[in-house]
Amino acid sequence: MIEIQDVHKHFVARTGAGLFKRGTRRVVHAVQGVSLAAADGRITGLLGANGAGKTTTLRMLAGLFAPDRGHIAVDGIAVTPGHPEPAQPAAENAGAPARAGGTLAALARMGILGDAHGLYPRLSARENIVYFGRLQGMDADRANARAEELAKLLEMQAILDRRAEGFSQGERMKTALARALVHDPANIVLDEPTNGLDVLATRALREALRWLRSPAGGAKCIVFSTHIMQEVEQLCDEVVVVSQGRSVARGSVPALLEQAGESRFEDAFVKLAFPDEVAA
Ligand SMILES: Nc1ncnc2c1ncn2[C@@H]1O[C@H](COP(=O)(O)OP(=O)(O)OP(=O)(O)O)[C@@H](O)[C@H]1O
Repeated sequence: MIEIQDVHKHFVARTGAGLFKRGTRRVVHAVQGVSLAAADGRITGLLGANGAGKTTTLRMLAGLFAPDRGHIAVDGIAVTPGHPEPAQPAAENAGAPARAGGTLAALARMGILGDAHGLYPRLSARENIVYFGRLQGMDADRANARAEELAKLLEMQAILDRRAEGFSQGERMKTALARALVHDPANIVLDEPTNGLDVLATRALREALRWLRSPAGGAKCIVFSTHIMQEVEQLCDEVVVVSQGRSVARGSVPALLEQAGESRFEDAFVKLAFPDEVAA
């Protein structure tokens, strides 16, 4: 179970400088009130346009930095250490880790697939997965057995013993996902997981997520971000629409269609996310 309550995050970005001018600082309100409650055995989608604040929200969930305010908990364990960061220049924004106290316990309950897959190129897919399992405290045999299990689930047996160097986008995603799932976490968080995947790889990923949601697959709590309507329609039990840093609507796809009074999900999304533009 993942709960995000009214989180906010700003960054201080520098504007470009000319030859003889210094750049100035500009505050970017990346997230200004996002809330979400994702239950076990359900797939929850964070749906928003480019720059809506999805990745920033998921990075706070992953404990990479603390929200200015708001609260995040995983299975009841707080991810946020509780104190807001002071305003900082952009270069320092990314470097303020929030990993303290309960945060580590909360992180151990999640499998996180971020936007950068960061595999070790000289290690095989299996070694990448097992290494991560060892970091999570698994013994070598268990981590290896789990790598085999996940290779079957994600249809990656053919690449399991190949070095990650030279992997295609889809192969990298599968390896990174297997690595994130090695310790069998109850909660799975994916940032735009189908980015750059072809139709077959996308379908295989969808199937894997449906299985992980099912009782046989462990009734995982799955949260993923996307801007693709079709993905949300096909996968999500619950959708949170994010627009300009705020969560502006939530519910199942049929509930959101009804709320917007539309029959096409794309129209419903535009109406809910950008009401001013629709009215204009
Ligand atoms: N480190 C940072 N410094 C300055 N601004 C940032 C930083 N990270 C994110 N932003 C800004 O915050 C806003 C939200 O970005 P974010 O990456 O969370 O959006 P997103 O919904 O994931 O978008 P996309 O779908 O395009 O990836 C954007 O305007 C972005 O430029």
